[in-house]
Amino acid sequence: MQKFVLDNEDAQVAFGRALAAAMSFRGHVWLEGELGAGKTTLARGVMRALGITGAVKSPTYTLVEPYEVGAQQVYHFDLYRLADPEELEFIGARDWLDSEALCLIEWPSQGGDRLPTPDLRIRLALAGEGRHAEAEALSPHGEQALTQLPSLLARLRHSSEGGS
Ligand SMILES: Nc1ncnc2c1ncn2[C@@H]1O[C@H](COP(=O)(O)OP(=O)(O)OP(=O)(O)O)[C@@H](O)[C@H]1O
Repeated sequence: MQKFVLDNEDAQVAFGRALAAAMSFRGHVWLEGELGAGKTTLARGVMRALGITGAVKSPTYTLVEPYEVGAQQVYHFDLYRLADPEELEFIGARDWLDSEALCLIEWPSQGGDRLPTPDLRIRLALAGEGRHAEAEALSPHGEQALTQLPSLLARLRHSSEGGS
């Protein structure tokens, strides 16, 4: 388990960028946290790492939004409005969940036992003006990503401050 302090929105986006790199754009990441905890802002950072510069909105009504740049794919799930875990099968989510893509899953508790164990579980919480993130690895791929995450994040922060 590792804890990260994310003081502002930029730090939240940087965390998402570092996460995408650490995961090498594959595997499953659960994003947990109450409304406004910063899940979608973190997801925006992942899409920035993918090269998407436009708006990134949580797919609250469509449940999943696919992103693809070159050979890299990200599926962004928001299961907040999933009425029944079985609905995942009806909407064809199994193919996306079983793919080689990076799957970011907001509100994974709504998926019940229809979701596989993730590689990383990230719990976000409000902390003063900023947010805290607790990341827990649940697979070897997740372990490896979690080892790399702090240095990738430090490098991003350093470069955004004008360092090389
Ligand atoms: N680390 C941070 N520090 C300060 N503000 C942040 C941080 N991360 C995100 N925010 C701000 O918090 C607000 C909510 O963020 P966001 O929409 O990402 O939350 P969410 O968890 O996806 O919420 P919901 O579940 O309602 O979709 C936004 O205004 C965003 O700019």
